[in-house]
Amino acid sequence: MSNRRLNGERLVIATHNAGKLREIGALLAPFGIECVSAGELGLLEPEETGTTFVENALLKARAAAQAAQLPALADDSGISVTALGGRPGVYTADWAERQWFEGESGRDWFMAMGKVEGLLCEQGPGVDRSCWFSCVLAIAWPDGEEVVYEGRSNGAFTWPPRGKLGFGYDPCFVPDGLDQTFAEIAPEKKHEISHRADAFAKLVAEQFPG
Ligand SMILES: O=c1nc[nH]c2c1ncn2[C@H]1C[C@H](O)[C@@H](COP(=O)(O)OP(=O)(O)OP(=O)(O)O)O1
Ligand SMILES: [Mg+2]
Repeated sequence: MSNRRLNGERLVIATHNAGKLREIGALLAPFGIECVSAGELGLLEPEETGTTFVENALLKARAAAQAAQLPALADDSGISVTALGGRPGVYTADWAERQWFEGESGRDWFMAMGKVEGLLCEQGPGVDRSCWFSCVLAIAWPDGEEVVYEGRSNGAFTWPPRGKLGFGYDPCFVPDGLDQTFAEIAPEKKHEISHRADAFAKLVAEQFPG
């Protein structure tokens, strides 16, 4: 890994997830970086064949940097549940199968959250509900240099889901120190405590010092 820094070039946000794109856009906004999304550039979604968040984040960033010939930022993230031995982890998105809603393809988050809850319930009423979100942000440059930043947010898996904000598993995640889920708190508040914000703070310290 290098100490390579972004230097005024346009940055590709290598995600096809609208919720992530919104959050990364908000986190980057204060730094005046000109961004373009993978969707706007018509980039294909690479297959996520890695077995770790780092491998998948790097694979997505590299694919976009090569295709666009610009530096690219990718995010690989997921929720890990202690009582499930860290599952779904890297496979968090896969647990939410793609479905068609009102003519649009999207992931079925409610079904995925229900699957986690079902497995927890099998372990009885006193089950440990602790869990954590992980986020790895990777930047790759077209010349092959790359950097990664890792973040984490600890909490508990709650049922039933609550709240309409955020995306993905947010309605079932109560961060440590709060009573509300990530889907019930304002985006600005999520950006103070989320796994993505934690990784982003490390990115900012190195990429935009001072
Ligand atoms: O803050 C979050 N709040 C709720 N759920 C979250 C969060 N962060 C990640 N997650 C869940 C949903 C996401 O789909 C999966 C990551 O899977 P992951 O492969 O990294 O993302 P993705 O396939 O949705 O988009 P893409 O790969 O194009 O960036 O973990
Ligand atoms: Mg993905």
